[in-house]
Amino acid sequence: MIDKVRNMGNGLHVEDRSGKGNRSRRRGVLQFISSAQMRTLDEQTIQEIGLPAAVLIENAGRAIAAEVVRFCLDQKVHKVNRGGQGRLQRRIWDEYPNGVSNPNSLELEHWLVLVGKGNNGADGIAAARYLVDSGLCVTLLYATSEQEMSIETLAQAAIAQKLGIPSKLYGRDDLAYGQFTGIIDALLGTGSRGNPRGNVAEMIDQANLTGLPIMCADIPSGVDADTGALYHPCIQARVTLCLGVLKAGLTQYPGAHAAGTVVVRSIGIPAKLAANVKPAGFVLTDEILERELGVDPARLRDSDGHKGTYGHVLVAAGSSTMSGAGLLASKAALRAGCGLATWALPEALAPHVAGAVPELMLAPVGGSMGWGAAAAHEVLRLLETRDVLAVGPGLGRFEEEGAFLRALWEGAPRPLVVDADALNILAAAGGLAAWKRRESATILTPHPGEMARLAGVSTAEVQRDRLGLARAFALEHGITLVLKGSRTVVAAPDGRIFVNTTGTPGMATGGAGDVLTGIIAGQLAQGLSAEQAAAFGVHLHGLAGERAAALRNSPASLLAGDIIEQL
Ligand SMILES: NC(=O)C1=CN([C@@H]2O[C@H](COP(=O)(O)OP(=O)(O)OC[C@H]3O[C@@H](n4cnc5c(N)ncnc54)[C@H](OP(=O)(O)O)[C@@H]3O)[C@@H](O)[C@H]2O)[C@H](O)CC1
Ligand SMILES: [K+]
Repeated sequence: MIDKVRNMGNGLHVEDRSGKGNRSRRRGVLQFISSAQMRTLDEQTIQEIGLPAAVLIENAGRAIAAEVVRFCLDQKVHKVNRGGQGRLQRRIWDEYPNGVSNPNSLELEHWLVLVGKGNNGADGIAAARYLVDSGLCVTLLYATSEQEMSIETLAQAAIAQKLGIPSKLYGRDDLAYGQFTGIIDALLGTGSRGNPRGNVAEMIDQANLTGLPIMCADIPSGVDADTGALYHPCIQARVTLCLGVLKAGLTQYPGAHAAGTVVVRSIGIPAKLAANVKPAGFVLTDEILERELGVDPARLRDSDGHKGTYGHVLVAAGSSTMSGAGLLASKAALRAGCGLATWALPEALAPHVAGAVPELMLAPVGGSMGWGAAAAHEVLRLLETRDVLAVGPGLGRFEEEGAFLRALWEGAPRPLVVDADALNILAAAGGLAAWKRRESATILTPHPGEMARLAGVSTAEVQRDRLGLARAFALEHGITLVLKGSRTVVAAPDGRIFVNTTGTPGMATGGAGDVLTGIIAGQLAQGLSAEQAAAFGVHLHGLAGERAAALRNSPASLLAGDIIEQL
């Protein structure tokens, strides 16, 4: 069963605890929902099914405590390879110089639970009980007095009091943070609104200042559960134990960064109920590619196929100062599996790149004028015998650029991938609202800056709600959108959203976007639909980037061309 999404570097990593998983693949069915959907699910479970809130809270508390114990054990011991014989031996960390006879002992752990007034706080108190029973020392720190607590939180506080679990009220009782080894953040959950206020804000600030490992109940207090945007202040966690279903905001930065490792655990919400909820989106895994998108991640080929079976990509790209962009996109299309690729390029450029990729056909266009309205008509003629058009990488800006792109947009009766300079031309020419809706599949692949220009907002606004903006844009304009950046979002025109989990920070390098354009076009040529090609394309692009980075001494030295070689 897949139950863990690990945040390593810039990647959202799905971890397979069955032990059968292949590390280079992402497996499992991972869907995410909004905080409103989660609240509805909680309410339905409680009111319609009759499973009491206290049961869900009990399950949540037990799950949080189990993760704290796992975390403590992972911290206390590490595995060393003894004598090169491949045997793993547990060794106690140096912080226990006098020796603790049982390396699994938790008696030196003292965790502080920050308790908010809502049901998130109730989860934290329930977790405290299980931790005490596991042998840890626990102190509860309440943000509010009992009068302000929710019914469930009040009930949990009463139980904890009867069990003699030490507690303090923030602001009234003294507290020395130095005595603690870790903190559970149970201040705010899905009921959180806006910047944390009052005691809650002070407790978040102080918790961060301690430098202690923080484990969050459900979401980090201060993260917007729907967008991943940060309020101020916001908990910076080591682990977030997400309850029931993954929350959308934990899939996107900066929320994902604040959350640390994200673990999703069941709290007893019946699967039958959960299945009725339309997910806000999916994390791209092999299973999601297969089940939701109908893509075969193994990329199997017909035994009687020939180059014509796998389609012909036409790339319109490049200029005298950016000749590599067209080469990268075209070569990536070939490596992505299309049968043939032709690069339409300015005539003056052709002699300089001839033979650079022997498998590639060159089609010089535009005569001495280079790109322009006349070149567009030549590209359209070439497209008559090709299956897909990718336009944009390295085009530069030029006279008649609007007329050039509009001719392709309106005249290309084939799937179209629009990237890079073509996106800026599109934005400068009034954006999609001013252009006819195309009948054939259309994929736009903007990075956040290009997206900002297309949507007429600032880059910061794009990044504040990548999921929401991508979905709204794709729905409104009837196109498939690939909003690039760490955790690339693929939004289909039917409102479905997919978040990519593959990739490495090393891929932040010139030309990586051109490679992605080629890969997506290559998938389209093989008959995939726009959303299939976009989702599978970003997934493959990231996997290839990870493999390429692993072959180098540092991910920082990754080149876009290396990604192509690992497809
Ligand atoms: N719903 C259930 O029965 C279950 C929920 N689970 C857990 O509970 C939370 C959601 O619980 P909820 O009580 O809805 O919300 P919170 O715990 O997040 O608390 C919200 C209260 O906090 C106040 N608030 C809201 N925003 C802020 C802020 N920015 N600063 C300070 N305080 C804030 C607000 O009160 P106000 O009076 O100030 O409006 C809210 O009342 C969920 O995440 C789970 O952890 C269980 O797991 C299962 C059952
Ligand atoms: K929390």
